[in-house]
Amino acid sequence: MPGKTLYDKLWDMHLVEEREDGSALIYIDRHLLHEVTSPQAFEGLRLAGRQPWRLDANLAVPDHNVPTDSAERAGGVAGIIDATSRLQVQTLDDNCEHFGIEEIPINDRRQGIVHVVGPEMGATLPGMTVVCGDSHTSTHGALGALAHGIGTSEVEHVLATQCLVQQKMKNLRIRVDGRLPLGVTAKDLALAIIGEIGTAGGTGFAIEFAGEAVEALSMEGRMTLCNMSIEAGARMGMIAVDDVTLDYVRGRPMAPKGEQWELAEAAWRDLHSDADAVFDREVHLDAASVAPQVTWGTSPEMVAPVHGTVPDPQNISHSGKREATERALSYMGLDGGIPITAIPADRVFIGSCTNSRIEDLREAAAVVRGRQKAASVKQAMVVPGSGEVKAQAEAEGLHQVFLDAGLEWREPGCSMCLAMNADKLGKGEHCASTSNRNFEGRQGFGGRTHLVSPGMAAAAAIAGHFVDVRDFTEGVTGGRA
Ligand SMILES: CC(C)[C@H](C(=O)O)[C@@H](O)C(=O)O
Ligand code: SF4
Repeated sequence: MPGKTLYDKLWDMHLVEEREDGSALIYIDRHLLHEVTSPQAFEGLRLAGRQPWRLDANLAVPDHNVPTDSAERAGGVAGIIDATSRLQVQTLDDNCEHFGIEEIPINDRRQGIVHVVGPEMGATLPGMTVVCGDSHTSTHGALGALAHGIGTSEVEHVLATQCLVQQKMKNLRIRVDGRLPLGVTAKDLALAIIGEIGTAGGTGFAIEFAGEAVEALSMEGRMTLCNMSIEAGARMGMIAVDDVTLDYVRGRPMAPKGEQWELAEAAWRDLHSDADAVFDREVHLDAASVAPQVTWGTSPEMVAPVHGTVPDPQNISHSGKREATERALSYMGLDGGIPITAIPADRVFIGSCTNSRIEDLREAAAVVRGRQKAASVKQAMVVPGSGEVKAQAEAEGLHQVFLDAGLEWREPGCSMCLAMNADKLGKGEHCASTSNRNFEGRQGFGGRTHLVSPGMAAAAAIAGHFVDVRDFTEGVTGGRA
């Protein structure tokens, strides 16, 4: 018998029953909820007269529909101007109260994006199965957890039974050798990987990210990387537990303490793939060859290094690919062949569950410190991922650095990552965004999203167009390595 992969170990630890048709029942340790995908699940429970099976496995937080403007936010749920958003957030409050589920409500200082809050609170721990009705649940795999998004009917199923019917995935290891160059971050790595394997490259696989460059990432960087597994087609991405993981988890509010910590740590140390584990597919990347990335199209795989050019459809021989490129460029309002640095940034968004943690904000602040937002940039907003991140950033004076440079400092939430709240792009506007999806209309009807790292977004805010963050040498503190 060959050794086990990390995914195999996590799977086996949670396997309740294997069925003849190849599906399996797995036990879920942690269920995170937000206001968008839970209402029908709660309604289903009500109609069936069921109660959640294990209350303390659940933790809820509103994030997608919360306003990030401090004046609007001050009014709490009742103060949310948009009626649909108000109803969604109110419904989560009501459901949590009715069923007795712990919720971090809108004006709790710990409120934030569910994928930032979970790990930060220690609600996500190594070795857990973690699910949430949200595709970016893959983020939590950074802690050595088996974490993936589920649909609303599965949310109801987990609430009712604490189990889930699943099909086991194949194993894909993405190994990144060497170290990322200075100024190149986990976000660039994630985009470069997607550029390499494509948005369907991970379909059917559980990804394990490994190699020297991944080990060198901080926990924040690892979360950024795992966050974007779903954009590579995989429902989950994970990273082995090491000292970085344990140092991050130790002392978190919901993490085990004392003797329980010692026992947990001993068990968690085994959460890595065995040396003789066999992967169904392996991909290797050389970290030194990764440059800061910018997406030019309407899919995360439509990406180029900042010193590259937008592809010219005339040079693409494959007809399907040429048409997709033409369509994307037409939506994006870009001519084929132009340098990436010629693309303007009308707005800048630094936030989302991909890049709104303290390290991301430090990275952006280092670039804008002592500089001014370009006059041509209509708006540049910095949206911390949670109240804890916000408080930490303010304790470090980062908010003042942003404000002095002409950027906005907002309340936590999903914000302009997707157009489900007041923060939206206007038609035709180009946005330097640290989020994870650049689909048509994602940030607002007709909006044009360019995915970048926090440092790159900050640099675009200063320059008014895309530019290599490494040109801002004094500001750049280096990659996550
Ligand atoms: C609203 C939610 C279901 C959705 C997701 O699953 O990812 C959102 O978070 C997103 O990023 O598109
Ligand atoms: S920040 Fe964006 S990607 Fe993350 S959960 Fe919210 S909407 Fe989805």
